[in-house]
Amino acid sequence: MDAAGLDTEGRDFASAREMWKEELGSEDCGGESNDACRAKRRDWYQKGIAYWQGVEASMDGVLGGYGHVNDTDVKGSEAFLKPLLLERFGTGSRRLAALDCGSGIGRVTKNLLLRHFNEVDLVEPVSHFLEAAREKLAPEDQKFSEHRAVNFYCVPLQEFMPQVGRYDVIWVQWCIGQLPDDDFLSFFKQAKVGLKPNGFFVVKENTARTGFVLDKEDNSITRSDSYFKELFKQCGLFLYRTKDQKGFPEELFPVKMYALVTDKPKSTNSGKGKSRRYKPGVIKS
Ligand SMILES: C[S@@+](CC[C@H](N)C(=O)[O-])C[C@H]1O[C@@H](n2cnc3c(N)ncnc32)[C@H](O)[C@@H]1O
Repeated sequence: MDAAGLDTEGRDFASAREMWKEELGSEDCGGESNDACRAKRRDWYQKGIAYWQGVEASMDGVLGGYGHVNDTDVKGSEAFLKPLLLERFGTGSRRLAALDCGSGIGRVTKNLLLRHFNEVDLVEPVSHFLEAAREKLAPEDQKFSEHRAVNFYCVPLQEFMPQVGRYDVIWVQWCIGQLPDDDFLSFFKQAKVGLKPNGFFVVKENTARTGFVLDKEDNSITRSDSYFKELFKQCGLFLYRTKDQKGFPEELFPVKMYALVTDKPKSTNSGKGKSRRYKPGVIKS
């Protein structure tokens, strides 16, 4: 987090601390102690939401014109998720529940989560995305289906409080970059209470080669692998497994998947990735 970074308008920052200070106010704003800091944080989130409100509720919309990567993305996620489900929950008849964070139009829920979980809840702050998800995923005739989307929460992650002990997996894909570091930490600390015993998080996100890249268009930050790992540590989360997504177009940011648990694993296979060439990403967050 001490590494230097840049924004999409070509500005360099000596550290993330310097960038956050500028975006969110002075360091003694901790705990939002004054109106100026509160206003800056409100502006940060409003710009992000305004960006997504102007985006069409479609696969191409939520994937920044890269709707065609959906199949590769889902295959990569499935190959990561399936062995984890077996290891953590066995082959028993446990009914599984997942939470899809920053779900957009429900792409991940529809193509991945509903195949493995009996119940999936979605949390997404942009109402026209969530309505599109609801229309597609919760038709009347699915009410008694064995695999169904149940709750649709129209709330941003920084304000979301999960039901205690409801989820086996909390899936966070291409959305956590909307949250500044302090809200990132609060979100995961709170969301932990939503996990069942043996439950885990999956974070699937773009990664910067070093430091960070601040996107000035939608107010999101792409963090490096070491930046993510430092934040996970501060959240009290342990890295259980990590894997690089393969097969995406070269011009996109490298994408990594992280499985995170709340108790120290006995042995970890952190699957150290190769260092990757930095390319500016197109899929936001
Ligand atoms: C790149 S899209 C990804 C959508 C979905 N996760 C997927 O992979 O298809 C980013 C999503 O993050 C949502 N988002 C923006 N700000 C957010 C916030 N503060 N909390 C949660 N989600 C947010 C956007 O509305 C959008 O649906």
